[in-house]
Amino acid sequence: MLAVEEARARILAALSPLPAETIALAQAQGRVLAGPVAARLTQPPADVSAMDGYALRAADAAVGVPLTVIGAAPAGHPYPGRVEAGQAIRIFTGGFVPEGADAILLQEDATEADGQVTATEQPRAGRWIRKAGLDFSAGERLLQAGRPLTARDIGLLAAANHPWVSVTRAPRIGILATGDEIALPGEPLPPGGIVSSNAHALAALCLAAGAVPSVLPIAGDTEAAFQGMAQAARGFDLLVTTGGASVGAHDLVQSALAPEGFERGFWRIAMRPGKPLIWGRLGAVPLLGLPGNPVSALVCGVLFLLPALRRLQGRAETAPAFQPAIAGMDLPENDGREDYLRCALTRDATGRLVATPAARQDSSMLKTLAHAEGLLKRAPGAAALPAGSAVEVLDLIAMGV
Ligand SMILES: Nc1nc2c(c(=O)[nH]1)N[C@H]1C(S)=C(S)[C@@H](COP(=O)(O)OP(=O)(O)OC[C@H]3O[C@@H](n4cnc5c(N)ncnc54)[C@H](O)[C@@H]3O)O[C@H]1N2
Ligand code: MOO
Repeated sequence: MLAVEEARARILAALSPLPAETIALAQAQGRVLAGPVAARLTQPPADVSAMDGYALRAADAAVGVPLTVIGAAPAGHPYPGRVEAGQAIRIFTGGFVPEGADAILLQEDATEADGQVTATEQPRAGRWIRKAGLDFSAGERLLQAGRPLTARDIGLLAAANHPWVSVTRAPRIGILATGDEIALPGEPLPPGGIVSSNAHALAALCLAAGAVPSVLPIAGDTEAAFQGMAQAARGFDLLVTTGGASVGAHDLVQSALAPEGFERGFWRIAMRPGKPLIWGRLGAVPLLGLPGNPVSALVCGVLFLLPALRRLQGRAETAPAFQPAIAGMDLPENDGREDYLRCALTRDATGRLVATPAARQDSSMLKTLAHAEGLLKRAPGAAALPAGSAVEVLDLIAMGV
């Protein structure tokens, strides 16, 4: 069976970033920059005052000596003239420092009467002046390609005068749950049936990762049902199936899709939960076949689907970000499958992250997954570890999963 790392590398190698599209900056939160972005202007565009007060020449502003106020420079209304010796300009935060002035006298440090201002504190040259280009200069590269845009980035791009932004197209993901026994939530449940949690959970995972999921109608356990869905899947950037991945008589994903042009990349990985993972191609559409067990489907979603979505979006970082933690209890030795244990994450008195696995780890138990805060990774063949040993975890809360 294929190692987890190798499986992920093969998935990522088979995918490339989607083409770029131009969208309004206001809609760009979470979208991934398709190329680097440079400033379209210099910010601030000129020397500006950082405070409300008076712009003047530090050299001739002594405490107690009145200066003549010859005009005003509020933000957005530059004073057109020059400040000469013995003169001052009333200025406000963001106002352009007029020619000739080299200091700002804070209004708290001044008294004004009859058109004259007198300093009560000596102003210093350069004080309270933001130089032109303090933040950035026209042409300067502000953000790199592959960056998912945050509120901070959007503020920066707006300041740099970008109403539009070029981002990779959001991946369109088809989600196909399979099995005669399952029905979507709210639909009539067949006798012996179970409600499909996988499709909705995976759709939510896609949405949170910036993709556009479409939940397809459930494909029953017949080849015809599958093949109908295969036709419907042609326009997706990635088709994700759940169920029908294992070895049972009804595990149809691969057999039913073979006549539709399914080409297998790999099947089965050394992982728990998630052993029967399928990777391949349905014609031009990459296909990720997740196991039916709900925890297996979602854990594989975190470990394989999320990196795939990042690759499709051109994200620089694709691998899951593991963090160091310590085991909150003794851990038994592991078998040959890389194991992902649902765990609580807490902090000990010294601030270290402590991962304590749930007592039962059956891959049908979704409540344990929903209540967990992390996944504790155990390497294949790992020896038994006492509580307090170093381990690696994925922080599901931090990942927004
Ligand atoms: N003889 C063997 N049996 C199984 C093996 C094996 O190696 N040999 N592997 C086991 C492992 S590990 C897993 S994981 C499961 C995965 O099997 P499938 O992907 O074929 O999944 P199904 O058989 O279709 O369903 C398994 C289980 O999950 C439920 N299910 C299916 N779809 C959904 C859905 N959309 N939402 C919620 N739950 C779903 C389904 O009802 C079954 O209970 O196979 C083991 N068996
Ligand atoms: O991999 Mo299955 O996912 O062990 O339950």
